[in-house]
Amino acid sequence: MIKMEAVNKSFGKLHVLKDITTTINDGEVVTIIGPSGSGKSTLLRTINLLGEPTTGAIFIDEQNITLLKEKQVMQMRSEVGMVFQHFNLFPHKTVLENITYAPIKVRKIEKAQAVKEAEALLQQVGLADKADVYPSKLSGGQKQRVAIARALAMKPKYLLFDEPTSALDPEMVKEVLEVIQSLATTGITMVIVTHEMAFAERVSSKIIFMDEGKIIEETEPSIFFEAPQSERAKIFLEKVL
Ligand SMILES: Nc1ncnc2c1ncn2[C@@H]1O[C@H](COP(=O)(O)OP(=O)(O)OP(=O)(O)O)[C@@H](O)[C@H]1O
Repeated sequence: MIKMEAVNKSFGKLHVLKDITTTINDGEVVTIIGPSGSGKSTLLRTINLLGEPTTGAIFIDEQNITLLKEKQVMQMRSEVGMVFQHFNLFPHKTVLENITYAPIKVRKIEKAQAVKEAEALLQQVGLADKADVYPSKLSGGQKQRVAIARALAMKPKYLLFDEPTSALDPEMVKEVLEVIQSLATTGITMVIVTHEMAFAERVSSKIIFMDEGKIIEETEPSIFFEAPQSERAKIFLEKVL
């Protein structure tokens, strides 16, 4: 379970997250949506302390992670995987090496085992034939599927997605969303920042709608998309749907 309690985040004078309190239960797929600049990515990045909150507490499985020492933060991050907008693959490693690197280094498993697991993950994301290729030879959609396989290779309990399709050409969005959607049925807890509304409606157990640094609505997708409660959500949906 991920729990945020009265989380605030400022960048200098800019107050970006305002008193965020929410709980994400195990097995949930939560999508964070809202206007550009409303604080969605900032919120997501506080969950694994890539951005530290200015005030407030974040609990992962009852542990207040804002109190962790650096080494413990590393351990926590191996349980909270992240997929970034711009893939962040190692350019000088092959696809297979990108996926096996952290399991060997951090999970400390044998190379042969890491390779076996990586091959299974590549199969799962539809890239079994790309193991020995370098990232520069892949399309954006393929790169993002490798990034998802790499995150899964750490066997995280939680997986965070920061606008995973925003950097892709339109024709590659679908293949990545399909992979994420197939993960949603595996029971892994996921938090996804996205501008893909149809996907959010399809895949989420809960929608968090943000505006100006606050959570305005937090509800199941059928209610949010069909009968939003707040004026701000209504205006937002009129613009994007
Ligand atoms: N590292 C930073 N330093 C200073 N300001 C930042 C930083 N990161 C984000 N911000 C500011 O915080 C606000 C919220 O940004 P954030 O990226 O969280 O919004 P978002 O809702 O994810 O937007 P988008 O949908 O456009 O990605 C913006 O005004 C942004 O400029």
